[in-house]
Amino acid sequence: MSADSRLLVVDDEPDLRTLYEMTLLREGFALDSAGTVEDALALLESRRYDAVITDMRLPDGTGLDVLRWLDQRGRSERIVVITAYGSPENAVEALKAGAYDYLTKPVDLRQFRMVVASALGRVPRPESSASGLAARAAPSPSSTSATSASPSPFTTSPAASSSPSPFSAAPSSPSSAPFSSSPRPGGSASASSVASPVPAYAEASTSASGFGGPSGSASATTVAGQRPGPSPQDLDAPTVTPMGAAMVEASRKAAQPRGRVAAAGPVSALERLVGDSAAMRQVRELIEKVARSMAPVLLNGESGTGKELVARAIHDVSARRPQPFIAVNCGAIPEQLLEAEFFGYRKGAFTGATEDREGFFQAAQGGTLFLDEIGDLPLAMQSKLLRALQERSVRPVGAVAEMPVNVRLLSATHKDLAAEVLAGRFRQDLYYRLNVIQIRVPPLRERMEDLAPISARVLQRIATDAGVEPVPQLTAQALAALGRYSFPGNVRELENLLHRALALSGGDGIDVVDLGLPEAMLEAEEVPEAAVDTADLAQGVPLPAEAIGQAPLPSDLATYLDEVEKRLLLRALEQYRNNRTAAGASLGLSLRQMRYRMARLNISLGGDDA
Ligand SMILES: Nc1ncnc2c1ncn2[C@@H]1O[C@H](COP(=O)(O)OP(=O)(O)OP(=O)(O)O)[C@@H](O)[C@H]1O
Repeated sequence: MSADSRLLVVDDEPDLRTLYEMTLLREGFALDSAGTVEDALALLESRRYDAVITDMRLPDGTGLDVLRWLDQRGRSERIVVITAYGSPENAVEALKAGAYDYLTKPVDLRQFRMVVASALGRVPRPESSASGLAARAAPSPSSTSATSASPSPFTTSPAASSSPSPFSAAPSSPSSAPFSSSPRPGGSASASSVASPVPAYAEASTSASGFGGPSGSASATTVAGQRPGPSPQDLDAPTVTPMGAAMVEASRKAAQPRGRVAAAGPVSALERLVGDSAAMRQVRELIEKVARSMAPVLLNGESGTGKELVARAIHDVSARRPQPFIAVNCGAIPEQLLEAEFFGYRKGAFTGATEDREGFFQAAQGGTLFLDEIGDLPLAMQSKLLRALQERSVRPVGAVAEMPVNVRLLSATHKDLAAEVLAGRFRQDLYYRLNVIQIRVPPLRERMEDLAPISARVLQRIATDAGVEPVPQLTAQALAALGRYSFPGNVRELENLLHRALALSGGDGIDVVDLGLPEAMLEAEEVPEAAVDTADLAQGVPLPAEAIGQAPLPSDLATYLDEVEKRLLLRALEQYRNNRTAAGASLGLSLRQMRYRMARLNISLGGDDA
C-alpha cells in the first residue's frame, strides 16, 4: 500500500540495515540501501527518493555529508538522521543543517515507523495497543471537525468570558489601560483544557470570532472554561479541588479576519502576519524554512510581539497544517495539575478521576504543540517534558504503559532562557533541545515602518467586527503620534489602543485625540520650536523673516529649494528614528510621497531601505 514511496537506508552495520529494511518493507515501502556515503551518493545520483534514513557515523563520512549533498542540489528528499545515544549535539547539528528529524540509537522501531511516516507526510498511526487514548486523540486527516469519540475530558464552556475561573479569559477592556503593558488578550489568557484534538468549540469560534478578540487576541479559537476536574492527589494535591483549567487554545485552522472568511477562505497565520520591515521579512523567511522540518523552534521576544502568531504560521505552512495546533500557556497552569494536563490521566488515577482524559500531547497528536511562556515551567515539570521529548512518548498519570506521540514542539518565552539556565531555574539539557532553532520576534519599536500597515489591518478587522463602515483611517497626525510611542506592550498594545480609538472616534478618521495618548507623552514629543516654521508650512504658517526676507536670493531656486527640502526630510527622519512613515506624516506626506522625495533627493537610510 505504500509502494509508491521509495526510501534509501544508509547504515554500515549490516544487522541494523537488515532490521530497518525489514521494518520498512513490512510497511510496504520500496527500498534501497547503502553502507557508505559514497554508495549512498551513487544511488542518489541515479534516482530520487521520498526520504533518506541515514546513520550519522559512516565509514567514509557522516550523515551530514549526505544531507549537504542533497541540500546543495536543492533535492526534496526528507532526511532522517540516526544519532548515537548521548550525542544530542549531533541531532541538533543535523536539524540545523536541514534534516527533517532524527532518531537516537538504539532505535525504537515504533518510533522509527512513526518518524518515517511523518517524514513522508503521512498521518502517523500510533500503536493502538499502547493506549486507547492515542487512537482517540489522533484525528483523521480528512476530518476537520471535532472527531474525538470521547467526551471532553475537561469541561469547556463557549461562554468563556463569564467563567469565574481564575484563568478565565474575559476579554479585557481595550480602553482600560492603553499604555500599560496590555493584559493578555482573551486569546492567550484563555482558560480551557483540551478535550479532543479539535474541539467543536474551536471550529465554531474560529468562524465566529474572527481574527481576534477585542483586546487583540491572535486567536479566534480561544476558549475559556472551567474544568471541574480534580487535582491529582499524587501530584501534591491532597484533596480534589475544582480548579481553573490550563490555558489552551486549540485550533487546526488559523483564525481569519471576519468578513473575508466566506469569500476568501481561511487566511493563514502567515498572511495575518503583517509587516514588510526587514525584520519581519526575515521572520517570514525563517517560518518558511523551519516549517519543512520537525526541528524544535524557540520563539523569543517581548510580550505581544506576535510569537504565537509566528508559531501558528509555522504550523500553517508545515505539512502538519491539517492536524491540530494546540497552544498552551505554561505559566497559567497550577503546578500540581501540570503533569495531568500535559500527559493526560487514567480513570482512577486520583480521587475524582472518573474517566480517562487526554493531555496536551495527545490532543496535539500529529500536529503542533506550542508551549508559550516555557520559562515558567517548574523544574520538576521540565524534567518530565524533557523525557517526553527524548522518548517521544508520554505516560498518562495512572497509566502503566507509555504511549507514543508524534508532536512537533514549538515554544516561546519573553525571558532570557540562557540566563535562566545560568541561574539554575531552567534545565540546560531542555534548553538545548528546545533551542535548536531560535526565532527572535522583534519589538514593534524596532520596526516602526510596520506600524502603518499593522494599524490599517487591525482597524479593518475591528471595524468590520463592530459593523463600522467605512473603516476609519488614522489621520497623518495620529499616525505620527503613534510613531513617537515606544509600545512596551507591542502589537497587542497597538490593537488595544486602536480598539479604544475606534470606539471614541466619531467620524471617518481617527485623530490624535481619539488615541488617548497621555498628555505627558504628547508634550514631551512636541515638535521642537526650531522645526515649527517648516512643520507648519503646509498649514500656511509663514516662514520666519530671516529665512526668506533677509537671506540673499539664491542664484538657482530649484537647487536651493531641493536643498531645503532635503534638510527638512533628513531632520524629520532623524527625529523619527528613520521611520519614514512617521517622518513623512509629520510633514504631511504619505509614505509613498516620502519615498518618492527621498529617492529624488538621493536620501538613503543605509541598510535595508524597504
Ligand atoms: N505582525 C503582526 N501583524 C498583525 N497582527 C499581529 C502581528 N504581530 C502580532 N499581532 C497581533 O498581536 C496580538 C499579540 O500577538 P501574540 O499573542 O502572537 O503575541 P505574543 O508575543 O505571543 O504575546 P505573549 O508573549 O504575551 O504571549 C495578536 O492579536 C496578534 O494577532
